[in-house]
Amino acid sequence: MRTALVIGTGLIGTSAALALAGRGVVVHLADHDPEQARTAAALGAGTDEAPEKPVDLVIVAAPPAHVAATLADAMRRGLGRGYLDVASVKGGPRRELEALGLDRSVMSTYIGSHPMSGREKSGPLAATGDLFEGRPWVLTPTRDTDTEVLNLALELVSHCRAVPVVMDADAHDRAVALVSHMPHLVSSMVAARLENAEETAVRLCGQGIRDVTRIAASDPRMWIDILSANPGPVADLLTDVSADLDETVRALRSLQSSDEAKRRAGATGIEDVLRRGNAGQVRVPGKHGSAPRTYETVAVLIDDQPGQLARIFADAGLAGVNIEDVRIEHATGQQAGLVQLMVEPKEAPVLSAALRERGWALRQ
Ligand SMILES: NC(=O)c1ccc[n+]([C@@H]2O[C@H](COP(=O)([O-])OP(=O)(O)OC[C@H]3O[C@@H](n4cnc5c(N)ncnc54)[C@H](O)[C@@H]3O)[C@@H](O)[C@H]2O)c1
Ligand SMILES: O=C(O)C(=O)C[C@]1(C(=O)O)C=C[C@@H](O)C=C1
Repeated sequence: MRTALVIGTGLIGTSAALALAGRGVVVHLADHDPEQARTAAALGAGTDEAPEKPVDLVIVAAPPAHVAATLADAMRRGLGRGYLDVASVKGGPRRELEALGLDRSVMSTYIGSHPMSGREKSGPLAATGDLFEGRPWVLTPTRDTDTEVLNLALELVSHCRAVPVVMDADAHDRAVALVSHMPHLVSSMVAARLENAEETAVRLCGQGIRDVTRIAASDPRMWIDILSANPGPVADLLTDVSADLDETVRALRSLQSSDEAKRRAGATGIEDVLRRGNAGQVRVPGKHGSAPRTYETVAVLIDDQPGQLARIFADAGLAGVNIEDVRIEHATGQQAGLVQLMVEPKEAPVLSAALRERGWALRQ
């Protein structure tokens, strides 16, 4: 791929553009808000000048409700050899596009896709060129999809260092209802409990609630679009969650009883939901879609100052240790944070010794 046009230069469009530009692709940037395209260009994601001739791949990264119309407009104007969108839902946008009456030959130049990576923040300033690294990127070709267009999509995924996964559009929508849409709503519901909570309680927030509520900070307008295009599968899953909630409330009420037998039954009910949670959690894939791995954690106390993380990573690099994952906890009211570096178990003592030697404060 030599040239691309990204339409919709928010978080996802600009992140893809940064990755492509970093691989030498000439990227043109467009947005219905020209300021967003200018910002993306200033970040090094490409040029906000329109292409003079058709590009190899047009990437539509607008909100789901605008995807079909934006694609159809680009196709009618002949802006590219291939067309791809990145919307979080796949069945609805494809059916909307089909209903717009484009020729079959033009439709064969379109492929629906969805990178399974994002953030709770929107806009080009939240974008990073490595957003998709190691993450699944779903492609939904049909029998009619042009092979050349499928190859362009695979090239995009490869430039973004993501992992291609081919799926049927409706199967994709059922799957993301389970792993993204239902969890998003549950996160919002947990976070909503905090809205009117006492400040004395809220200031105790630790890592657990941060993990569970991070995505509740996302833009509601985008999520209304996403959920409007996938309501049935999400409602079915929430019905199951609701049954678990009813059972759990019943079990907790039994735990309040003065009757020993009832309390035992309550504890069994709670244990059941916790154990089923364990069984589901271990199925969450690790980095690069591989089976989850057990890493060892090296915890380092850092000052909340610019450049600290970069220094730790550089020191780990000098020690020849690969950091597999990283988490940062900020202590409330303190100018310090705890960085947890996840490494292969055999690397943990090597990293600990190297960091200690370079003056870092390690914690258990
Ligand atoms: N946010 C995520 O975590 C995530 C992850 C994967 C896929 N997606 C999908 O990627 C797409 C973009 O999401 P985002 O998070 O980058 O949103 P965003 O709000 O950061 O960016 C969307 C951009 O599209 C522009 N836009 C809106 N309507 C447009 C139109 N008609 N024509 C051209 N540009 C238009 C907006 O001005 C904005 O700059 C959505 O379809 C979303 O479902 C999002
Ligand atoms: O990690 C996040 O912040 C996300 O919102 C990512 C996430 C997800 O649920 O995994 C959200 C929606 C997208 O369609 C794809 C990815």
